[in-house]
Amino acid sequence: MTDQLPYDYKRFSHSAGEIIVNVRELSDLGWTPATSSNFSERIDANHIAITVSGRNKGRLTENEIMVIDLDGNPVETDADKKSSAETLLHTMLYRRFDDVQCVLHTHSVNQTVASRFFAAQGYVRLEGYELLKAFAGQATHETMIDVPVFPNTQDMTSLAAQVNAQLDKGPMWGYLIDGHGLYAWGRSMNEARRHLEAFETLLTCELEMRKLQK
Ligand SMILES: CSCCC(=O)C(=O)COP(=O)(O)O
Ligand SMILES: [Zn+2]
Repeated sequence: MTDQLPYDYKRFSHSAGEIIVNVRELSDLGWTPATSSNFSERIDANHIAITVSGRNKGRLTENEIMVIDLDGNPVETDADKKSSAETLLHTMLYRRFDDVQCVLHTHSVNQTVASRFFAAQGYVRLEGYELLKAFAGQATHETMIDVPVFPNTQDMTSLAAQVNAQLDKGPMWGYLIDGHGLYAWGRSMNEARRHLEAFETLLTCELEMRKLQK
C-alpha cells in the first residue's frame, strides 16, 4: 500500500516521530495549552507532515499527523482529518523558502502576553542579548532583531500575505500574532526548536525588564 503513495512513507514516519517527541517536550513546558499550537516538518520538495486540527498536541500519535502538499491540500482523503486551521501560515514558508524544514507554533503565556503588550508598537525589539546568537546568521550579541507582531485574524490568507510582505523587507525566523502566540521556523527541527526557545526566553526577558522599570 505505502509504495503507491506520492511521498516516501518512511520519511513521513521519521518526521512524524520527530514532531511527536518535540511537541511532547514543548507541551510539558506548558507552551501548548488546550488544543492550541500546530507543527509541521517538510518530508520532500512537495509534501509536508502537519498536525491534524483540534487535537491535544501533547499527546499526538502518528495518526494525528497528516501529509499535505504545498498548496495545503491533503494527500490522502480521510474525512475525519483536517489539517491545522493555520495550515496556510506553514505552507507559505515552505513555498517561499526551499530550505525551510520545520515550522513550530506555540501559545505560551509569555508569548501571548508579549504579543498583547507590544501589539500597539507592532514589534518587539530584542537587543544586546548573548542569546541573539541562537538565531541563524547572528554572530554577535551586538545586534538587534525586531520581532513583528501581526494583528490576530481568522483570515489566514490575509495573515499569510502580511507575513510574506514582512519577509520581503528582510530575513526573520519568527513572529508574534496579537493575543495568539508565536511562529518560529528553521532549516531543521533542531534549528526551529533553538529559534523557538530563544524567542521564548528573550520575550520573557523583555517582559521582566518592563516589570523592573515600573
Ligand atoms: C484552541 S486554540 C485555537 C486555534 C489555534 O490557535 C491553534 O494554534 C490550533 O489550531 P489547530 O487547527 O492547528 O488545532
Ligand atoms: Zn494558534
